Amino acid sequence: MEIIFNELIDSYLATNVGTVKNFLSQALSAHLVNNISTLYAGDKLLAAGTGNKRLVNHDKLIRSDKIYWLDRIHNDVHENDFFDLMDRFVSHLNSSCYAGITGYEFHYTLYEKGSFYKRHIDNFKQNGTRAFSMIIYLNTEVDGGALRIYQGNGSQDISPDAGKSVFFKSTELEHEVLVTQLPRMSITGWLKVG
Ligand SMILES: O=C(O)CCC(=O)C(=O)O
Ligand SMILES: [Fe+2]
Repeated sequence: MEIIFNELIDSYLATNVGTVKNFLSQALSAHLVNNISTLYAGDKLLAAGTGNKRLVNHDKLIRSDKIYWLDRIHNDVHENDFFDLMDRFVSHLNSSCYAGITGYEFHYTLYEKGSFYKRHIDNFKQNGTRAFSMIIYLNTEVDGGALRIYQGNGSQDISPDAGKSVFFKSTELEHEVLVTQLPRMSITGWLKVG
């Protein structure tokens, strides 16, 4: 696993946008898809907000994804496998890069067909503790729904394929999710400082 962690960190250091395939095994990815499907069927997924938690704004013109926060308290074996993996990644990041990460938060995300998230930044420097954004994709079939990341005068599109992880600084890079033509599933989260 450390080889995959290093691949993600090295590509982040080289280009400001880390990506790696196979961050999640196919098996874990499939279990997490199953969890999202169960949550969706049980009407547990909530419209995502924008802004900070005090001022949640359900603006469908900005984003139309649905979310559910992961928590060890759920005692779900696959969710806990995911957290175990993230614990290993965070301790690797802290020991190899002195990143000083002290916590994290992750939610399941479902973009139904036709959904998107307009160009935004995840955290403004003045407030908030989100240091790094991390998205792990779960779709075995993809149609649209690329993550477009803006840097300098250009942009790059990342296809949200199962098992792939993307990692970038939350305070620096503007990005958007293009309209997806198929349900698009992922785990989205932030590594936090302070
Ligand atoms: O799912 C993605 O590719 C990006 C999601 C995102 O930008 C966010 O939730 O802040
Ligand atoms: Fe974002």
